[in-house]
Amino acid sequence: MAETETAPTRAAAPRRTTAEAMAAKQQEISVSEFFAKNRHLLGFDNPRKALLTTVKEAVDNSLDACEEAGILPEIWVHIEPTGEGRYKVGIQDNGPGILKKQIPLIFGKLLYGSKFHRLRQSRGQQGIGISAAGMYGVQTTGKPVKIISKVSVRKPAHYYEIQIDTKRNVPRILNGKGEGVDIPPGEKGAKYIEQHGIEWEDQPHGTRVTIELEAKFVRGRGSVDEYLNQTAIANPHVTLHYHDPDDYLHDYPRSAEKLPPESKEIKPHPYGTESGRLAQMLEESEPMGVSEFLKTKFSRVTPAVARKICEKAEVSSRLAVGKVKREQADKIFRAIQQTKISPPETNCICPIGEELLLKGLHSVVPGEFYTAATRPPAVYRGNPFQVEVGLAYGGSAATQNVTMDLLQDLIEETDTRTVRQFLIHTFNGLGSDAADKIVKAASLKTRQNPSALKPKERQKLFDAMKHVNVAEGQSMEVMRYANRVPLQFQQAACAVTQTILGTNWRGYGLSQSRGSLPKGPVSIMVHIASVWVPFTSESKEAIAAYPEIQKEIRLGLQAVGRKLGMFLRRRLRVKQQTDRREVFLRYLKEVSGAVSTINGANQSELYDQLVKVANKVTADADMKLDDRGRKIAPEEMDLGGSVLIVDPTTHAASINRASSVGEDDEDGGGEEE
Ligand SMILES: Nc1ncnc2c1ncn2[C@@H]1O[C@H](COP(=O)(O)OP(=O)(O)OP(=O)(O)O)[C@@H](O)[C@H]1O
Repeated sequence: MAETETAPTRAAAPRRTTAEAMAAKQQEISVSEFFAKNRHLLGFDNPRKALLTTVKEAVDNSLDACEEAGILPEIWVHIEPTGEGRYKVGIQDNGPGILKKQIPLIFGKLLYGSKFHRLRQSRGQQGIGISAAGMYGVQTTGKPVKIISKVSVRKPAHYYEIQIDTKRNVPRILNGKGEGVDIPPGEKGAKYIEQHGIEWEDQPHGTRVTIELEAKFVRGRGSVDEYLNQTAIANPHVTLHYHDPDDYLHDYPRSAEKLPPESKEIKPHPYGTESGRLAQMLEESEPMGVSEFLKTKFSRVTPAVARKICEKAEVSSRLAVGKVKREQADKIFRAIQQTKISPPETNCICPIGEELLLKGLHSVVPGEFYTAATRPPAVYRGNPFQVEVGLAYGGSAATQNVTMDLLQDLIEETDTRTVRQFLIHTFNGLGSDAADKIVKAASLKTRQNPSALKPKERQKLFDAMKHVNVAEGQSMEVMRYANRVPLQFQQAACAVTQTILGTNWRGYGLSQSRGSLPKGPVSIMVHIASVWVPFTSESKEAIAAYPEIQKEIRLGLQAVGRKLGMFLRRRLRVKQQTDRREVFLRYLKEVSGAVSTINGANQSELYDQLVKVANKVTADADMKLDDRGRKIAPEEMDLGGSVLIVDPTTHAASINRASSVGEDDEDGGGEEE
């Protein structure tokens, strides 16, 4: 029955296409075309993120180039509106500059860079970033990418206007008859730069890239402001000048005069190599014997290790690499897994360090207790990496510290649509529950627009912010970093967030419901430094959950968690004993009176003695901690190193806002320390 039904249908089905017709449509896809269509993979999902990604790619490149050249980085970021939904972004550094012939390739060809083929801790690794930003700019505005770069004060600067040819993934140079322009050094060049309206901060060497793109400028979470702020925390050796679209100037002067130690390039470790990759390396290698190949192309392969691998794989150690057959390559691969090889060198990783972590956190995050832990280096898939965790706890909430004037300014500046959004985006660490509470206490409508608030309503909002205890509903604020670069998106997909969620914070004195972030006025910063950071996608927003990495994150979180727990327990004990003492003292007058009536003892002497006893049994109420968390006499109780305890009332609040340098200078604000 079934046969009679299906057979005629199959026969009758008309051929839709033929192999020949399909072949006519099959063609190579250029990498630029692919990413132009899939630009979300590179972080250009929407105009708001496109702006951030562009700034980020250029600033990360500048930092990498300066550090590699041993130059203390100074970076200028200028974002300027040029029309409805359009911005011009200019980023300049004082780095080593780029050679003339390299400029078009770097900015006009996807997958071209110096970092992909090496294992070395750096921010960039793929060779897509800046050319993709340029491509997005050209696609959305038609304006070419402009680059000016100078390698020395005596040599000419090179100026290029470039478009990427997406069909062929090659640069198209638009100025100087397709050759770019050389700008002579000295006066003559300065004049040329001025006459042609080329933007350039006068520096002996460096690079400036200008991209015009369709974008949206916002403040708060996931913004350029947040990225630069967090970059300043993790890179205290950098000076940043930020000229924002509202013409505010923000300066982040460097707080450390020393560059981080130079990160070393290492060779791949045999354990991190896959079988196919090994076969390819053998094929591409210059002529040599297998043993020599293993010793020179990999790290940690000593002559004895190479001999063992060859013996296990049953290949002669002198067999020429060109003659190794695929089965032999597989055998060598398996032999590697069975041979004991010491783990890769780990001194190629440069962590931020506990001291600078504490300094960075303290200068930006309000709180009363800070602690940091730098874990020893570890290895995943043959790649060395190192995890660092910083934690800030407590302090009065930013919402309670604002003045009415500041609140008025913040309301004027914001582009959020509701009061609730305004509160969440402006005040770091304020969760949605707390924002709801404030809106409710101020008797405002949930969807009320902040800029439409009448003076009376602003006053009500201000009063509510002062009085609502926001710490209750507040969730932990998580800051993630990879090779000193803040990661602002895809929080849920990241190994860092997953490990934080999987940690039992109740054991450290915080409340936490299953599967969610702990509650309380607490911020966590997790930094992963590696020669190759395993991101979950090309847009480099989340770290893949390798078990080795998760384990290190967990141990780091536990180290800071334990110290937080000790601090909170100690603080709780002080409070309990203070309450207990108050109760004792309240009744001692009556007790001493009653006793003296019974046995005729001197009441005041008795009272003094009872007070002494009460104070003794509640001695912990007098416990004072110094700024390292050590208990000051009578008895030492050490919280260990890497702890900072400050008086929260003197700490500036952390508010996301723009403030011009001029304004800060006037009222003596600006830098805290
Ligand atoms: N400001 C700069 N100064 C000097 N060299 C630079 C600068 N910007 C980029 N480069 C060079 O251009 C290369 C390509 O940069 P690009 O942003 O495309 O990729 P990347 O930084 O290598 O990797 P990723 O795609 O992960 O960001 C870099 O590897 C670097 O060698």
